[in-house]
Amino acid sequence: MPLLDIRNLTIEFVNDNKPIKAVDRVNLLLNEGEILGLVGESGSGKSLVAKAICGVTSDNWRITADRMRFGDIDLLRLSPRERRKIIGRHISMIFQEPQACLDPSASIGRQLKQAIPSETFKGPWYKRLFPWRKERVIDILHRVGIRDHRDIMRSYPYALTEGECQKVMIAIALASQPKLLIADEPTNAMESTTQDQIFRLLRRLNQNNNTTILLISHDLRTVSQWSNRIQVLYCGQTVETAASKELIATPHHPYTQALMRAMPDFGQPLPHKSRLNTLNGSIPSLEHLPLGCRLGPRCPYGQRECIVRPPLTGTKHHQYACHFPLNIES
Ligand SMILES: Nc1ncnc2c1ncn2[C@@H]1O[C@H](COP(=O)(O)OP(=O)(O)OP(=O)(O)O)[C@@H](O)[C@H]1O
Repeated sequence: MPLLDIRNLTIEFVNDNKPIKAVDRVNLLLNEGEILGLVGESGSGKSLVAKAICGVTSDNWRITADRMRFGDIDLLRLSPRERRKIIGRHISMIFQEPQACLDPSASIGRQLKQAIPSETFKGPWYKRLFPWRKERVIDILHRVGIRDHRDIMRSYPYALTEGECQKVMIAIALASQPKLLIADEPTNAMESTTQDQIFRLLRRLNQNNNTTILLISHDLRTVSQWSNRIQVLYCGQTVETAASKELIATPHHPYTQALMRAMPDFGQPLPHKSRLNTLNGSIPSLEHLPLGCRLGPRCPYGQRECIVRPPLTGTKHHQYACHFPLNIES
């Protein structure tokens, strides 16, 4: 059964009565216990989707969807207050720049204790008289790979490395024992060894605790190593979705192919002053989106038919939105 099932999610910003559509009819299906990678270049709407799921929105946002189910709960039928309660209890999010998300004036131990909701206490009532929160903090810190819990709990955020800060953020996210963890570019601007540690930690949490993870990133190759399935967004629309291995082996959408080619293979020597493989032009602004296929003006395979929006087609396991898909045997 899907843990999160969203159909036709649309996000608009309304300024001076003029709506600007940033996310356009995106479907998102997350099965329990899987890692789904949400990939796309900067400005494609990944963070907006995550914020809409968590309900972190502003007054000028208009969010509509045909379906928004979390497990067997229909989120569209709930009042904003009830929805916030469900989301706060079962969904946690971690962001890029972990150091900026931690309170600089409180010790890590204090911040972690505050993040543990009292309803997660299990056991006989008299155990509440003991420092159960401290025990939980130590347990969570060990689970995220921090062995020296005493030192970390006493520290303030400025004294920690980036990797340690992100591990603490993951520990805070886990404190409420969420069913779904949304990781929005969790390793952005980190060293590659630290990136590896964080991804390994996320996978361990997924395998050991069955935590479902929505992994947001612009790096298709890295995400493909750590996720079961990938959904590629471009300009607020889904362009392709498939199992990670299949998507990398046989991408059907030119944008997915371009994302893969944009990552230089440093295993092979690059000729001096050779051009990197990139698409022409840049991602259009939300006010000037092209008609039909939004990749059209940048697409190396674009043709006249592309002025009509391609529907999402394919099989249940591999869908793409392109009139002229690649790697398809005719
Ligand atoms: N509050 C807002 N008001 C107006 N436009 C916004 C707002 N938040 C985001 N946008 C616009 O919506 C588009 C998608 O933004 P979003 O942050 O989801 O991109 P992203 O794919 O997550 O990119 P990044 O990796 O850079 O965060 C961008 O063009 C952005 O400028």
